[in-house]
Amino acid sequence: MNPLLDMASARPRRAKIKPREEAAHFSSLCKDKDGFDVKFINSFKGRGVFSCRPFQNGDFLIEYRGEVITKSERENRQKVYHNALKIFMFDFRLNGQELCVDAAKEDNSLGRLVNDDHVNPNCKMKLIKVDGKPHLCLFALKDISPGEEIAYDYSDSDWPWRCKYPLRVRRWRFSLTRTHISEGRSDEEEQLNCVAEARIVHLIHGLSLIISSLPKMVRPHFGPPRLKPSRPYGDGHGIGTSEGNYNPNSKSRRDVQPYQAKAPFHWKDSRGRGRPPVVRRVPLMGEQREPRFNNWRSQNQDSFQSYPPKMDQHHGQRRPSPSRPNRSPHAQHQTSRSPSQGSPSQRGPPFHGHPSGHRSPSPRHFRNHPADRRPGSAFAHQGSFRGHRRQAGFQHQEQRNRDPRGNFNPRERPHEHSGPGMKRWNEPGAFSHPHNGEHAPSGSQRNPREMHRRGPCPERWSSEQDSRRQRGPVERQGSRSHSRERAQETPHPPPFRSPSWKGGPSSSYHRNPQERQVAGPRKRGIEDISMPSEDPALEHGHPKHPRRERPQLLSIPRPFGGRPLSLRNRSFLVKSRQVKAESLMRLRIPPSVKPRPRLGDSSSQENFNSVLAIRKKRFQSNETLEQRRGKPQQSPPREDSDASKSSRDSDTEKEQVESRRPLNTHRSSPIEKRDLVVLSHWDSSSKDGSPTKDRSPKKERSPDQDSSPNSRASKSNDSRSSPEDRRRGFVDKRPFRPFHMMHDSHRSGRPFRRPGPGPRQGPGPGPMQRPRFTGGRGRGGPEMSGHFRRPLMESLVTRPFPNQRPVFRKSYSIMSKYRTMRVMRQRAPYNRGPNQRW
Ligand SMILES: C[S@@+](CC[C@H](N)C(=O)[O-])C[C@H]1O[C@@H](n2cnc3c(N)ncnc32)[C@H](O)[C@@H]1O
Repeated sequence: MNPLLDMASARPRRAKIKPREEAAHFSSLCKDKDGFDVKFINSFKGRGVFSCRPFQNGDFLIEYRGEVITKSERENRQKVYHNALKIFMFDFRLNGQELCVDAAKEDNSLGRLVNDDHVNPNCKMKLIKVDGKPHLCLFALKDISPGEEIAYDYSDSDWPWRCKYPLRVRRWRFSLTRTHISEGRSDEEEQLNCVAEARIVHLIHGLSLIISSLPKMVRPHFGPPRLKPSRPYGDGHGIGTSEGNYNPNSKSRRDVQPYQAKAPFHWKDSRGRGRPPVVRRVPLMGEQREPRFNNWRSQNQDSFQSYPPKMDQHHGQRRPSPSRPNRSPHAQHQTSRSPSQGSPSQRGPPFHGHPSGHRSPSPRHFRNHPADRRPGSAFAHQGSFRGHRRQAGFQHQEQRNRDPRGNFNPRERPHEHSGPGMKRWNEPGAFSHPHNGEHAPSGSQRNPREMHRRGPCPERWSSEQDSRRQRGPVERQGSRSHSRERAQETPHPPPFRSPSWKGGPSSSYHRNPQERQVAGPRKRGIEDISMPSEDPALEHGHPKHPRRERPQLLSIPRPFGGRPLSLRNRSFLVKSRQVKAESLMRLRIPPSVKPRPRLGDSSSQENFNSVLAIRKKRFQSNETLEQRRGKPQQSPPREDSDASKSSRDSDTEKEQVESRRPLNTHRSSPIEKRDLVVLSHWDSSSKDGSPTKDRSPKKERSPDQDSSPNSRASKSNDSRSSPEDRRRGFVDKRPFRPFHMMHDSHRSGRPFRRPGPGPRQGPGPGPMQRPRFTGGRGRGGPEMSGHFRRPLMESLVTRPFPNQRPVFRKSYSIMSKYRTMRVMRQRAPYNRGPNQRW
């Protein structure tokens, strides 16, 4: 066999160097093997070593290089070391001697930066001897892919980052202690045991992870995700500072190598060794955020322990889970600063610059506290808590709307003041009580829920209630539909302003409270409706009521209702009546309606006087004619006696006075004699004054007979008048023949039928007679005879009282008509005096 071929063939099949020999080789050179890189993982874990090429199982990877010291020396250094440096002290046993590799010094070696992974490590620390000196080297437990983090198990110690595991899981964990290495156990055996046990631990860890995450899922928040940007290794705030494992001096040594920042940490990446996944919820707006979860900070973590050979059992052991519910904030705060956990300053700046580093009490912590004992009520910055905000008074309105930094909470913006000078409807002083001037319950005393129902406006509601309350019960009963009365009896209604087009008085009429009492108490009385007001201002309408709704009549009697007349129309009416009276006097026709003159009515009195004057003139002219014809002149004094005589002997009278009531009347009030107007009379005189043909022989016309019809009427007046007045009254009471009567008598030439028993001319009425006109037919009245002409009962018009109110008023609407009827029923009869009975 050709040796050259053997050498050539052997050259490409280059013999693999044993891992131990390679480790001894690099250990003797104090040099790290190629194929590794240092990356920054996160602030929690710090830096880490990652592979840049594949490695096989059993290969030598990295030496944990440092100063080998004895146990005594280690104890001495531990006394002076910071906790962040103590972790770099690696204890081992060699030949029964306890030694320690102190790697606290930052020498740019990779071995001191390899992190812990007790669940699924990919390498293992072994002790080799090189030139009789011990060296700690990492060997691959499995094939390592490029980019994979190099991690090994730090031994069975309760490291703070392992606290997430339950105690039983920790007991099952595989521990490949350095003591094992020092005792010279087989690496293969240890690896097998490690793998088997690591799988079990990993499975249990997964289950425990789920169980432990359940209460965290309902935890409000631990704060927002870490937003700290990845910083390069050499920025001075790397792992050493952020994680608090190193003091500045050691960090400065380690930060010589500019490692690239590592990818963001994910809990899966830690393979169960890192921080458990925390279900965080986004903090509510305005809610106080908590500092980041700092679960394994000890009170003295600013001097981090560096690889103690045996960590104190209280380090991380039974460290309470920060996510454990139902713990008081105080207790949680205490536990969050357990000795095994570092101070917040070591793990980076506290979140959002919380000044005290205290974790703000989560709302869930308040659930078991009474409202008055909740700790949140003592701090102003905790006002963002919703529950507390609800209990806060209005004096904290501004504080509630502000977040701890003093900014207004956008959610609270809509509930703030609408603008400068504007107040909220429920704020104190927003509304003043309309009646008594007192303020409604202030906003601080008022439950916001009451205002709205919300209705809302209790002030308005109370105002309405007041107005209703002050109305009397009578008014409530009888004036349901009388809006005008309701308006009048309302204690303080808004002033009525008559529209300009209605011409009503201004609202200043009621400015004086005394003037409001002019109408008196609104106790419904007859004077309120019938009596015209003496106030001329009221003549034009009540200021509170439109004219058409004014309940009172005008001075001009309107017996059957009707629209009140204005002053202008009244003057027209008076003039027209005067003209009419004059025309009637000219025609000897009495006015059909002679209104009763009212006291103080100058126009009516004047009209009446004018009529009397005309009548007197006519009478004098007739008297002159009588004298010319040679008739015996009738003196007025004789008239009275003749009148009384004629009243006793009605058959011989030429003129009759009908004092009966009209049959068709429906008025309930009696009719007095003075209310009757004599319209019927014997046709005693023709146009020329000659007696008629059909008059009876006994009924020769005499001057006495002219005045006899008015005898009854004159009696009433005679008793109250002086003789001179009687004399004038004779003239005044001279009847006038109606126009149609004159015409009728002139046409037919028959005498009037006198009322009373007498022979009937026929079964039916005459051709010119009205059928059945007697007024007393059904009641056994006097039977009409053709000899007498019937009186014109239609002309017998009663003069109504000036204040008389008819049953049916002319109304403008059905409602007003029925309202009037109801008022009439409810009212007592008016004008009832001692002489009136009905
Ligand atoms: C020997 S140092 C490792 C290098 C360290 N990561 C650094 O950046 O300096 C040990 C420290 O690393 C951190 N560490 C190591 N393994 C970890 C892990 N699995 N999870 C979290 N932190 C870990 C701990 O803070 C520990 O104190």
